[in-house]
Amino acid sequence: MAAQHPMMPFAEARQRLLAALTPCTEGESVPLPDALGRVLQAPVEAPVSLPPAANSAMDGYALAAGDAPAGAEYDIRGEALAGAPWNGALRPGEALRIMTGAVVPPGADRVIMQEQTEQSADQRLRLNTECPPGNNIRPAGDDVTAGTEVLPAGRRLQVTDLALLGALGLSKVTVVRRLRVALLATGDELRQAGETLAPGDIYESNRLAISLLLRPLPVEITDLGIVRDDPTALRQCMAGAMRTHDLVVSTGGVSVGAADYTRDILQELGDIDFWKVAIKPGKPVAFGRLGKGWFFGLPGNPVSALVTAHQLLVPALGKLSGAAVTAPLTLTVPAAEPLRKKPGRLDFQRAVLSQTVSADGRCEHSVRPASGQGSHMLWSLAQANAYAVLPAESGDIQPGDPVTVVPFDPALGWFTPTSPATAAE
Ligand SMILES: Nc1nc2c(c(=O)[nH]1)N[C@H]1C(S)=C(S)[C@@H](COP(=O)(O)OP(=O)(O)OC[C@H]3O[C@@H](n4cnc5c(N)ncnc54)[C@H](O)[C@@H]3O)O[C@H]1N2
Ligand code: MOO
Repeated sequence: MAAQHPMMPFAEARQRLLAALTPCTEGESVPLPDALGRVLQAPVEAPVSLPPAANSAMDGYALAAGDAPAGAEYDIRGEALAGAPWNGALRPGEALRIMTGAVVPPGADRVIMQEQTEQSADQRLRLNTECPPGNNIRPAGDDVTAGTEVLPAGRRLQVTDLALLGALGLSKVTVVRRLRVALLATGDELRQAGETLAPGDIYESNRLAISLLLRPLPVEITDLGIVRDDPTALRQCMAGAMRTHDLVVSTGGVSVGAADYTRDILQELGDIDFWKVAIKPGKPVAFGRLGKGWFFGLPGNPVSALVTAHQLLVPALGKLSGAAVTAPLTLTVPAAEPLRKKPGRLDFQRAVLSQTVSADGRCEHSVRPASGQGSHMLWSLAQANAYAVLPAESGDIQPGDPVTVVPFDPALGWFTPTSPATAAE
């Protein structure tokens, strides 16, 4: 019989794995449309200024005027459109018809929008209101000056970053290559959808869940399927996968049962750093070296597998890909109902975070537990929109007690259902 094995505190396990992993340094150049979610290998410097030249923010008139009070009149010299500049310079007392985005000519120091002007009988421009210097002019380099570092190495590229790089005229960017991740599930009871269940069988869901969780990350997943509870088959599968992958992820068989071989084989082929972590769900979770790469032995229970993947595997992939690993957005809100907890492990309880709007327009939040907390209960996970993170030493939480809440991360496909906001009467 296996003796009690000490559990490592969650913060220590996370810190140990982040310290152990070294970022991949191999880069590749990819077109911007393929770079979403990828990690920048080197900083990007702006090749041009944005905007490249001073231009108008409005359809109206560029003015050359030391002073432009209401009632002032100007001669209109010509017209400038975006993409069709006016080749000349304005002298005092002169104006140029100008469209939004058109280059402001030399001599002009302000633009008045056309709604604030009229034309006199002799076709001169008259101002209906005063126009201050600099009005409606977007100076060259207003947003970005050429040569500035706009994005640092390690940045995980988001839509807004790529919009910026597109505006800077870049068509490609150098990113860290995708990490090669092998994924397998172990268990004689596991069947694929479409197969008939014999007594004791269940449908396998961990590979689907984990591969979808990892899909937005810069990874390339090899699905190694379901491996039987047979040490020879498992050893062969792991030994093959470790040769060609940066990371091998398994689910199941990591506990102390008669058919739990994962840990022994990881021990034999690699070097286990930790195996038991003081979190709930997900206590049996193995991490360590496997050949030139790494492994995660996630627990078989579906909620434990997803929570440990979210809390340990996702940050590990961030570190391996060279991305800055940041702490999640955390709120402290009162409990609306009791949350049951035994002291000992850090709980990531499935919870529902609600928001109401009071009559005076203030947002108020509260949290309640989702229907069930068993590590086999996927439906309650599907009904949750946040984790209630309860410290290891904590016991039961009473209504009104402050609770640390981490909303699910939409970027990872953990969409936060919008909670019904109670509109003020
Ligand atoms: N004596 C002890 N027993 C258990 C302990 C313990 O400390 N001492 N820990 C429990 C905890 S906590 C967890 S979590 C589980 C994890 O066990 P394993 O990783 O060995 O997982 P399995 O035994 O293979 O499976 C657990 C459970 O999950 C189902 N399962 C497995 N894989 C899948 C899959 N791919 N898709 C869907 N469902 C899956 C499996 O049928 C079992 O019901 O150990 C406890 N036991
Ligand atoms: O660690 Mo397990 O997930 O509590 O059942």
